[in-house]
Amino acid sequence: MRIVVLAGGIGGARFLRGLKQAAPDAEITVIGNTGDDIHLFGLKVCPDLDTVMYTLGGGINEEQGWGRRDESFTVKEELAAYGVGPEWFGLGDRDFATHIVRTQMLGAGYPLSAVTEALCDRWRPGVRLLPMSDDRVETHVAIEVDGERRAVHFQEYWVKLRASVDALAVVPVGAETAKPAPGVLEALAGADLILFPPSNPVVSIGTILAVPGIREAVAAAGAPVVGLSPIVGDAPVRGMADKVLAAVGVESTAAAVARHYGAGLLDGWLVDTVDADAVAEVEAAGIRCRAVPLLMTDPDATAAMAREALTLAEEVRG
Ligand SMILES: O=c1nc2n(C[C@H](O)[C@H](O)[C@H](O)CO)c3cc(O)ccc3cc-2c(=O)[nH]1
Repeated sequence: MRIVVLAGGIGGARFLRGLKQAAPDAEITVIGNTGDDIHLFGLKVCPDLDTVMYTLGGGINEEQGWGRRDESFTVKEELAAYGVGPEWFGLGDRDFATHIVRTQMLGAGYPLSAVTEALCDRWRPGVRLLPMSDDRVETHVAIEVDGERRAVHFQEYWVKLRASVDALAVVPVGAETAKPAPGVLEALAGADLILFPPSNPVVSIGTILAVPGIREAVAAAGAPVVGLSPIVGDAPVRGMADKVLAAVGVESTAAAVARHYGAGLLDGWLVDTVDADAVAEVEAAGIRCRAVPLLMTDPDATAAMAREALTLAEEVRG
């Protein structure tokens, strides 16, 4: 079975671990968000691609959900000693090697998709990991500080500011001229199932869908499209998705996110059991809906969620 998953960072990566357990024989292609990418110290950092690669490859810092386990920060400390920032983005010594290899290969002319394939040769994540695009897309967030509006890089908003101020707008800069990476449209056209994991609907899945051609390919796919709500009990399970949902005028509920994606994209939507009262609203929007446990408390719970998504997909396939 060919499954395509549009994934962001931590939530998407954790879900993929459960999906691999639930469907060990499936051929999984991950279309990874690159809007979180940031250039630091002359290096290109791809947080969402690395989180998927490290999580499925066994190198992730499990508590954080990002970065490497058994990490040290000597290079970061030395950079700070030179007064070279930013200090708010925690790049570890092992992680630096990934960004050095990536930047070296990009400098040699390899596209990001080829670089990602090369990095995955080491990590063997057990899925095909494609960036959404080989072109540069960087999400910026419009904020207002001391009466003055300005745009900050998503990572500055997310990590330095901890989303402590309202996001007035979220803009995936460059998306409008970006092209889907090689293999992305083909994977969507050939999929037996397309999944939206509990990733951030705005800055992760929304950014992937903002690349011209991808939303259309998902909508046109003959395969069922099934999503899992990242919002449980009117709050994000993790992260600060509510802050960016507000920026696009979507309330932080499981039903509102389903309606945000729309029946044109989604065929099925899983909400958590605490949101069972949302099922009727989602079904009224033309999207098949089921209430099941959605907390990824451990790999078995996540595998159970993935199995529920596979079951709903078969119901939808009809
Ligand atoms: O909250 C943080 N998130 C950090 N993240 C997470 C990152 O902001 C998020 O993974 C995504 O961009 C949102 O999904 C990192 C991810 C990397 O790949 C590399 C370094 C970092 C560093 C931080 C950090 O210092 N603090």
